[in-house]
Amino acid sequence: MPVEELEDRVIITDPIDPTNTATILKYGATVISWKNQSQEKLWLSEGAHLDGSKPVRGGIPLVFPVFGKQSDETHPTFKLPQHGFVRNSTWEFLGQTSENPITVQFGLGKENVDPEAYKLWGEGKYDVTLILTVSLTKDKLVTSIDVENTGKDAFEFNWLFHTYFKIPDITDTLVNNLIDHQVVDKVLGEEYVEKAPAIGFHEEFDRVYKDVHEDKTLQIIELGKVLVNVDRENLPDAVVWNPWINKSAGMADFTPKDGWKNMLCVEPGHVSSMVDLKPGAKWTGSQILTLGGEIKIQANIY
Ligand SMILES: O=P(O)(O)OC[C@H]1O[C@H](O)[C@H](O)[C@@H](O)[C@@H]1O
Repeated sequence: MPVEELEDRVIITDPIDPTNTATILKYGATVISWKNQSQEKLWLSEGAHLDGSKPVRGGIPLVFPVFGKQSDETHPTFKLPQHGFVRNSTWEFLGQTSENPITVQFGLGKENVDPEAYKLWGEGKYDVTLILTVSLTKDKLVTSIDVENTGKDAFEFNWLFHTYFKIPDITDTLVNNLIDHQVVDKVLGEEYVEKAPAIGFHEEFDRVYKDVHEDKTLQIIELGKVLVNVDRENLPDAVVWNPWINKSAGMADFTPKDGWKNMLCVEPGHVSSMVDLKPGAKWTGSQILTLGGEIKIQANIY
């Protein structure tokens, strides 16, 4: 069956090769598994809550309308808890929209969100409709988000696909093509220009790369082999995160405790600035994940 709907999740299967599957939890419309030839490509904590009691630790949580927790509570979006309210709301399964590539959609409106949480966003005056489209082919997983302002007031928002990749060993892993981009380093509390042609990992890592041109493919490379290519449409920023030892120890839902060795978040988003959406307007952003292929080196020519 190419699309199987269970009570809490939807499983999609590539009609050409049934060893390629993706599982989307209705809670948060979180993709919790992407298997290619039966091999899992996303990292999911063993301690992740999948029962709707907490945002999922792993997979692809969705971040909207605010990234992080802002201290300036004067902005209508900044009273919200860390990463907003869509990762902890239950989305509606809208059904299948294509057979090949197998594609499904999930929707979220004000009525699906806890009213108390919604009130923290501009006193609850905004109306928004979000549609998540998930599409799977042989070596690709594409997630696209449509944000439509269905209310009378303009609003501003951040969007982020908070993607957790499963990797064999973080110390053997590089991410390339971020050279010469402005970066906010949240660990050092500094902003500078990235000078490494490929970044490596040997301690806690939490950086927001800004305005990375869409033509840049971010490749996760392990021992000279491309694991995955991360491409983006309309998502100018990229967050790269690994909590390392101490931060993982402090997260109750992060298990096993040495799980940081086998995960890396590369997160396409619109987070260093906000999208301003007028009433009736629509905005779309996509994350395109493609497995394997050649190493591609791209300098900052823009
Ligand atoms: O623990 P969470 O709310 O899921 O956030 C997990 C992480 O998300 C992003 O990657 C941020 O850059 C990190 O600073 C944050 O720790």
